[in-house]
Amino acid sequence: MKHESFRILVVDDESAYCDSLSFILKSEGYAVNTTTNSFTALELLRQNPYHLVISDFFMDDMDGFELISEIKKINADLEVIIVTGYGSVKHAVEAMKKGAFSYYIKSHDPAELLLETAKIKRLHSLKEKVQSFSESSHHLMKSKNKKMQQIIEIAEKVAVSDANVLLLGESGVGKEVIANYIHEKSNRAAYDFVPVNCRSYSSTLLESELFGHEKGSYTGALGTRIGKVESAQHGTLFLDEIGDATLDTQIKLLRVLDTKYIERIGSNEHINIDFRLICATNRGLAEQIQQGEFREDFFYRISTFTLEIPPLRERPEDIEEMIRFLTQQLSHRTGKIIGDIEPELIDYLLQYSYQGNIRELKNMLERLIILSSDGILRKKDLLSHQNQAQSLSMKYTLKEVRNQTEKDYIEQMLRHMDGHLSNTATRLGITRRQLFNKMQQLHIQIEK
Ligand SMILES: Nc1ncnc2c1ncn2[C@@H]1O[C@H](COP(=O)(O)OP(=O)(O)OP(=O)(O)O)[C@@H](O)[C@H]1O
Repeated sequence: MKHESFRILVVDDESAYCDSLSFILKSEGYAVNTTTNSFTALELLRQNPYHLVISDFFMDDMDGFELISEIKKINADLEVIIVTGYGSVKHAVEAMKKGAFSYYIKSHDPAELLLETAKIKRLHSLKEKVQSFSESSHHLMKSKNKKMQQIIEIAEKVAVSDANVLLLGESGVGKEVIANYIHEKSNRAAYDFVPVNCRSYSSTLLESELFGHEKGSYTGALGTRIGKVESAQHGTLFLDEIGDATLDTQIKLLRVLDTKYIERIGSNEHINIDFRLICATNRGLAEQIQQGEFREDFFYRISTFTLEIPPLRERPEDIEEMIRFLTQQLSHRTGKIIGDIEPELIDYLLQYSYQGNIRELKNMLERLIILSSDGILRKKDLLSHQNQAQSLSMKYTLKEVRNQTEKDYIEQMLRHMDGHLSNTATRLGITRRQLFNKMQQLHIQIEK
């Protein structure tokens, strides 16, 4: 079940052949649909996102050339593998000139087809990575601060090793960003970076999230599900808030690190895995070890290298560049051109004590960009937002003020947690259900 997000459409007018290809591909975990009709195939491709079409060359209703040309009209990026017999290889080669990725000879070992399919999947995820890299934001990975410079330098050195890394630091300092940076600089960069926030799940759910489960292995396990450890195959698993993993989960993770295999919950099958582990926490693990909440052997196993990221207020020499960098990044994302930042605002932001670190600075800038009507970021907008919040209390009943304050705070926390509901609920000290109820009652929507 390694490839379930990769969707394949098999087109062949022999339904028995469709079934056997579908069986082989599904057993590798691909999501597969089949059809014996080219027109239905095109309709399916128009309506659903597919990544690959595996099609017979000679269909009753359309030949391979025509089909490829129609497929490419629907989605030029959709790859096609032509299935053919020995006698028609010439046509298949011709089809490749017209845009097919490759061809597969029907009588050959299906392993060949699986190899081609895996190649296309790899290419597809590389394309996605390049796309998200250019869309998202590269992060600001330079610093004028000595301590931060050392951290970036060590991160780059550690990246090329396979050592486990533990990242420490307050919330919002950029631990996940650094974990991602280590992944991108490593030999595993072509594979996935898989983040899991251990705080967002109960212990049972966390284990199922990490190791996956078989259908029916516990109440609510409606289907087989692959876990995040398995999804990180050859890549990097990032366990955020590792201090929240229970002792039981720590033992299981330790065993996985030692044996290099996992068993999905409800299964005895060993699945070999190979991944790099990066953990992060903003809690004092030493204290947790003393209190018996964190296993010492697990701690040593995950912290071959430990990097402590300083809070933003301890690297004031970086704040101005970070402001300019984030402003550019956010204005690009919001489509709003920001030409200038008032010097008074810069002064204010340089002296501000960021309890929420880079995340808080980013949120303040985002608000200022939204409020700016002429492309200039101004200090008064920041202050008027704060004053506005204060003046509300002079006009309303106590209940209304309470509701408004709660609403503002929940909205702020949601922004702070990048819209992540479970994390927001945890930080607010309520359950997800209670958060949902509050959001409904106070008409709160998650900002996109
Ligand atoms: N070097 C950087 N350049 C640009 N943006 C950054 C940088 N570091 C962090 N950020 C931004 O700050 C926000 C918080 O970063 P991140 O999630 O990595 O912090 P964290 O330390 O993992 O927080 P938490 O402990 O709450 O999970 C994100 O929106 C991220 O994009």
